[in-house]
Formats: sequence, C-alpha cells, structure tokens
Amino acid sequence: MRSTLEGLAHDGTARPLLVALDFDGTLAPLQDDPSLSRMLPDAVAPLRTLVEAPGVSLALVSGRALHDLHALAEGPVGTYLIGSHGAERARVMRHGLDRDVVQLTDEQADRLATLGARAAEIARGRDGVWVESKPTAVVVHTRLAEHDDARDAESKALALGDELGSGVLHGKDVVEISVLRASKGEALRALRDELGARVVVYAGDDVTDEHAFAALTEHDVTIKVGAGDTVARLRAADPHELVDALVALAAALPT
Ligand SMILES: O=P(O)(O)OC[C@H]1O[C@H](O[C@H]2O[C@H](CO)[C@@H](O)[C@H](O)[C@H]2O)[C@H](O)[C@@H](O)[C@@H]1O
Repeated sequence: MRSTLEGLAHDGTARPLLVALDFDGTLAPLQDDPSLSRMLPDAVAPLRTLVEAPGVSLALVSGRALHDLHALAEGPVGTYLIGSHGAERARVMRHGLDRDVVQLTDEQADRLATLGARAAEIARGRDGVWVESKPTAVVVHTRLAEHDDARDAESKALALGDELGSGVLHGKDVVEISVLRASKGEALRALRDELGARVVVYAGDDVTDEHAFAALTEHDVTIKVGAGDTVARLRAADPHELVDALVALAAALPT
C-alpha cells in the first residue's frame, strides 16, 4: 500500500490526482465520544503537503455534518470537504468555508423533525444509546450500550429508516437515517469529474465507504482501513499505517 502511494508520487501520468480520505476510523482513531475525535497528529504535515502540491487535490469525505467535519478535522486551506455522506460540500478557504448550502423542502424538514422525535423514543430508557442530529439526518449511536440494548435499538432504527428515511446507513455502532438521497460514491464521482482527476486515491474504514470504493475504477487506488469485507484493493491495518503511507506519499512528491 505504501509503495503504491509512493509510486503515484513519481508517476507524472497520475495527474490531476485526487486524494480523498474518510475521517472517523481512517484519519482519526474511533472514540466513544465523537466530539473527542481528532486526526492523528502525524497526518497534519502530509495533508498540507498534498493540498499544496501542483496537480494534487485533497478531499475529506465523511458521514459527519459539514460544520462538525470542519471543526474537528481541521483540513488545510484548499481541502474539499464532503459531509453528511455526500449531502453537504464545501472548500476550506483562508477564512471559513466556501459552502454549497443544503436546502430542505418543507416536507423534508418536517420529516427530519419527526425522525428526531422517533429516534429519541428509541434511545429512551436504553443506557448508552443516544441520538445525534445533523442538517439532513439523525443518527442513533449504540457504541456505549450493552449488546442487547444496542442490537434492539439498531433494529428499531433500521425499521424507522425504512418507514420514514430517504436513505439508511448502518455503520460502526451507528444507524443513520437521512431525508436526502446521497452517498459518498456519488459525491466522490462528482468531485472527480469537476477536477478532471485521472487517478483517485480513496481510504476508508466503514461499510459506508464501500460506496466510494465501488464508484472508482481499477486505475484508482482504494484502501480499506482495518478488518472486514471490502471491494477495496489494498488494506491498511489501522489509521497509523495509513498515515505512515501518506507521510511516504508526501515525502516522495517532486519539490
Ligand atoms: O464517514 P466517517 O468520517 O467515518 O463518519 C461516520 C460517522 O462518524 C462518527 O461516528 C463514528 O465515529 C465515532 C467517533 O469515533 C464513534 O463513536 C461512532 O461509533 C462511529 O460510528 C459520527 O458521530 C457519525 O455522525 C458519522 O456518520
């Protein structure tokens, strides 16, 4: 995996190059409290090098709400941010974000409010189950719950998603119910087309990242972080191994 990335650095035909990275579980080790998630410190310098390199673009592609991703990930100026599994997009500017505004219809806004209330009912009385609200979705979190409570809450949340959601994603200890149809794969493909990227590198750890892997071609570089079935071609054992490879990629770029 590391040698593949180093090879891209030297390959002049792999330009424009888009390096797109998931956040939680990929650049940032998973945490019980999502507000404590931070990118591994060693990732900061190579990401800055990538975003400043001629012919290279950087994107962070996350299930996080955009404002959350911006605040926690601290992507360098020039980074593209894709949030809410593709429903939100922005670019990091020197002062703030250049942001595509998501506008829900009245019907979607009403449905989001209903979903929030119904998800709160699922969490009620289940210790460790809690609900995160996003601009386009609600998320039922179960990481801290006992096994039976977690499975029960997840199955109820999936049923709620089938009833009222436009999209349902079952990630690592989360069920995310959105009122918009979006996926990391569609968002990544749209960004690639806009940038005219000849090669895309994508790394992610969760089942929701499989949409992004599936949207790429055999000429791209797909990296699954951690264990689990995947359509990605390469694997990093954990965020540390991925970040080591990004350090190597950045160091190998022509100066
Ligand atoms: O696409 P990602 O960047 O991987 O974001 C997906 C979800 O990330 C957050 O949840 C995950 O990370 C939490 C912190 O490590 C962890 O507690 C949780 O169990 C994970 O599923 C975030 O809270 C969700 O909103 C994102 O959709």
